[in-house]
Amino acid sequence: MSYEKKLDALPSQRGLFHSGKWCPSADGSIEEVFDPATGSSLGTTSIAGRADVEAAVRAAKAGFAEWRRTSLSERSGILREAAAIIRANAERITLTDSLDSGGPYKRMLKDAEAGAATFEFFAGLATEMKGSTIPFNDSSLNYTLREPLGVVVRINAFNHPFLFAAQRAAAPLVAGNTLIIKPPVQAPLSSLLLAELIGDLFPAGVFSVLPGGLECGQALVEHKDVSMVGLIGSVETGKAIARAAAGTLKKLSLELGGKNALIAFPDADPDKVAAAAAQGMNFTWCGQSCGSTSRVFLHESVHDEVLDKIVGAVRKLVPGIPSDPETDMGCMVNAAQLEKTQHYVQYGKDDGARLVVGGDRPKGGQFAKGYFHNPTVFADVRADMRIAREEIFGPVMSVIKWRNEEEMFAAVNDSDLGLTASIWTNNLSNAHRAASRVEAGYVWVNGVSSHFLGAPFGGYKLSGLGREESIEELLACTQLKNVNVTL
Ligand SMILES: NC(=O)c1ccc[n+]([C@@H]2O[C@H](COP(=O)([O-])OP(=O)(O)OC[C@H]3O[C@@H](n4cnc5c(N)ncnc54)[C@H](O)[C@@H]3O)[C@@H](O)[C@H]2O)c1
Repeated sequence: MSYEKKLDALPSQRGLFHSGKWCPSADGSIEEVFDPATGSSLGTTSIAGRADVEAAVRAAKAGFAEWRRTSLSERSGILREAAAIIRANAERITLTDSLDSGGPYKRMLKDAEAGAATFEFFAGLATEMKGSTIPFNDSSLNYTLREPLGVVVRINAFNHPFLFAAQRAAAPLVAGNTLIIKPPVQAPLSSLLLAELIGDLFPAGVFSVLPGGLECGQALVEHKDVSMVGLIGSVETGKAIARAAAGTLKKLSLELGGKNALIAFPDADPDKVAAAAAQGMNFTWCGQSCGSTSRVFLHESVHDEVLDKIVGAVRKLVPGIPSDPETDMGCMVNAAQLEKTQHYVQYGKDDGARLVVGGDRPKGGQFAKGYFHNPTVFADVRADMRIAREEIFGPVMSVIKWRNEEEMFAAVNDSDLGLTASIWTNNLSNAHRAASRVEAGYVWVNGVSSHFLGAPFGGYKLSGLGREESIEELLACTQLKNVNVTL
């Protein structure tokens, strides 16, 4: 397919979607959007400011009165309809994300599927928003009800733009809340496409998408009529939002950064560990994934063999144009992410780590205008080096050799972050001991990367607050009311 033909996939609506219709921003602000692989313009979007936030929240508050009284089966039915529409448009959605975010088409097709599956999952789970009865005495009936919160805002990161927009929309909506999505500034187009595809299914004000930057995000977080904010973003943004939300004591859900460990025990299969390390680093989207296992702790008895195999696997990964259906590894979302990666490669060298593969940008005409970086692996990394401590959000893996289990766990847990961990062993007691010792919210034993719909996803420590993708996410979108009836 020609590049011009691919552009047909992009959303035709580029305004703000709120109050049940497409609107320009109140002050006429627009911003140009670029393909990070080619530098080509993908057109413009409106940028929401405070006045637009005000109008969107007013409409969402008005829409809440109707939506909360819409029957659960009707709300679930609309979510199922949305899922079918997403599935039917999966190729268009994926092409849009691959042009806008730099994630490769082939590997991002599953984001559209996961978005649709989540709509269906929460549509089915809706009747689990149950209350309970509390025994007291014969002359009273005491029970609890779960009620929606009101206006919920979701602020999203750039690495899986469509996935986050769709996945995190389902629970608040089925629970009876109205929803405003703020897409990432770097890649807003697939969220607009979502509004184009499913916006009309909902009564006015129930589902809104406001592309915008800091002003829009801050105005949403500070607004007194917004009851809950869910963020997928960095720790610094999470802290800023928590501070700003304190003024109105909003409920928060924060899915933040990770500096996650993969741990290989001496008995682990070297081939499987190497393949998992390459996969878990998420080189596909240039390491731009919160769950990436960017610290690989290899026991000294398997270290050299696994490292060789990791290098072999990584050498096969060649960056390519993200919207090309054959590409396995895309490019970074913008110049800032590329520069950040380059700085960390330099820190790794300066701190004495051994660069074993990558560390540079791919050569060739097709890479000249894009933010491409080769997959990179450092060995002989010490746990105190910057590349082992800080989230790079780039394609840089740190391999650390260990021999003493206590020291290894101390190093794994010596981090302010605690999102995921991946443990490789065939010994049952190693597996359970390690799963219990790691300070992380989402642990794989002999696995990596996968998410399991229904399993609570979220982090320990500064990696976040709350759990998503599960009943916990649904219940977090409700508030509990106790009713005591004197008989
Ligand atoms: N835990 C998870 O599930 C998860 C998933 C993906 C990404 N992330 C994290 O996201 C980060 C990368 O994404 P990013 O660079 O887009 O993050 P970011 O924190 O810079 O931005 C995230 C979103 O917050 C908005 N924002 C920024 N400052 C704000 C403020 N003060 N008030 C309101 N909104 C504000 C941005 O416009 C954007 O939409 C990484 O740290 C990554 O680990 C976490």
